[in-house]
Amino acid sequence: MSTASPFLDPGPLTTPGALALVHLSRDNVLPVYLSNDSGMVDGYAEGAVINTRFGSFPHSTLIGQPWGSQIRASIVDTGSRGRKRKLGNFTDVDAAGNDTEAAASSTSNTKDVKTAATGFIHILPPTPEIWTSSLPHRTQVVYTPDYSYILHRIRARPGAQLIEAGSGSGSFTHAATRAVYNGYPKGPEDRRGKVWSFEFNHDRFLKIRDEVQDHHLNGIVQVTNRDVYNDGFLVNDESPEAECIFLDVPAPWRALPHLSRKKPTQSQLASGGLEPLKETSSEWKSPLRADRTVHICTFSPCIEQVTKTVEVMRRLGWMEIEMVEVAQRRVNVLREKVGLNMPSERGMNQSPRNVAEAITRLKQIDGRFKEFYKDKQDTDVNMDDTEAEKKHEGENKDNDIVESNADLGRSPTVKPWMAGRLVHRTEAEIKTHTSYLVFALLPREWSEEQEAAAFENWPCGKEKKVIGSLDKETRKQEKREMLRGNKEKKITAAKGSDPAVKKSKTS
Ligand SMILES: C[S@@+](CC[C@H](N)C(=O)[O-])C[C@H]1O[C@@H](n2cnc3c(N)ncnc32)[C@H](O)[C@@H]1O
Repeated sequence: MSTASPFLDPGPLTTPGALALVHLSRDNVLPVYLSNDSGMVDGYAEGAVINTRFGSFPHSTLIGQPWGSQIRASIVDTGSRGRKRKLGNFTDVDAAGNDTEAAASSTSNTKDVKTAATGFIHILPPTPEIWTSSLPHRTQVVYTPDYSYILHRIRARPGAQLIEAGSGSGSFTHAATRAVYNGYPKGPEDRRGKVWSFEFNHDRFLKIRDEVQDHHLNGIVQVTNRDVYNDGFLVNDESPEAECIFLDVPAPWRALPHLSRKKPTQSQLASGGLEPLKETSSEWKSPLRADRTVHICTFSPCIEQVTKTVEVMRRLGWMEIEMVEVAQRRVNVLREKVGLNMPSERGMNQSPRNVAEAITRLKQIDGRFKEFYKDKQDTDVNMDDTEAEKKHEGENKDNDIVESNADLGRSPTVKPWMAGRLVHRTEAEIKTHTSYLVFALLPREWSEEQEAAAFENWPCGKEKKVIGSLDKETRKQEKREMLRGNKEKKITAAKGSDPAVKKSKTS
């Protein structure tokens, strides 16, 4: 793999062919593959163009920019394009059959486009978080607050093998890929962190497979078209040896029998109301890693599904089963500015802050009114009308700047973004429930031999009595040594070799 995925390493600048996320507003992000086609594209002489409510943006103005840059709109002739469309004549073809307009535009430098005053956008590198809010929805998706918590709880980390069912729109897939990534595998034997994703719906499978290809995630994500309820999680008879599992399918409990250490017995399945497993020609294999604890999360929109999942989990030996609901709230932090001279923007309150401000303002207006007529009488005798108007306009502007600063309650040196009271507000409409998350773990596999070896090392029931950190025998030994030491000291003192003893004797 020559190019790293833009989701893992976007590089410092936007490049031709790169996936970029065009940020129009907080909830409006547009995924775009940057094209440096120099000829006419879709009727535009400027090449590929993005049209937004903030203006037109030729791709040429978006390429070679540091990620996160603010890009201003350009003047693009959208009118003539419209006319050509109506005439059903996109390209002008000369007698020799050449595309004359395309040829003309390809000789012109597309970077020469002029800036328009219509607005700007920001060009952002792809991340799983922004991808989630911009991706083409094919299903309900798992959102960032949920998947960040899920990935943390199932211990998804660099090098881990993670099973995901179903892939859906690929929202969770992208986040999981970043979590397990520890490099691209250099060969079939090079085992790196990987997402083993399973999707039942064939169209969605094809879309997510193409997305993995386009986003250079081959080797880190393996998508399989599979009904996991019936066919389990082995891929070409190979076990993913997974230690992290995420199930986002309508009946997660139907997939659980395949996620065991040993083939579940008929009675285990029957007691959970499950059908017998499909018979296969090959031997049953576990898709789980034998020498690690496996962490699982299932994602269910209703409590009935949760109950059923928990019941089957218990029967199949899953432990520490817990249900969590992520109730996310977005908190907006802003500076609330109150004052008469506030512009009419969000977070501005155009009313007097107090009675004193209202009276001061009225006095100022009254004073200015009187001054204006006094000045007019004194000076306007020697001026024509236009000169007098200009003079007063200038004076009023100066006064307004001083007043505006005074009204903001700041010195003229206070930065505008620092003025006002810092407040936080939760959004009026809060979408709290997405799904219930069930977490559980399956302890590592433990054989009879391992049990015997452990018993040999730490014999259970034959241990010596331990007080504090020392066993009885050691404590006795220590006491014997202390008594022997004391005895020796006394003997030496009696022989008179200890000066301290001598002194006490004489005194
Ligand atoms: C809610 S969507 C998953 C959304 C995905 N987690 C995301 O973040 O974009 C559920 C998906 O599970 C798939 N599915 C349903 N039953 C399945 C099964 N038995 N095996 C595999 N996939 C299944 C559906 O086709 C659907 O695409």
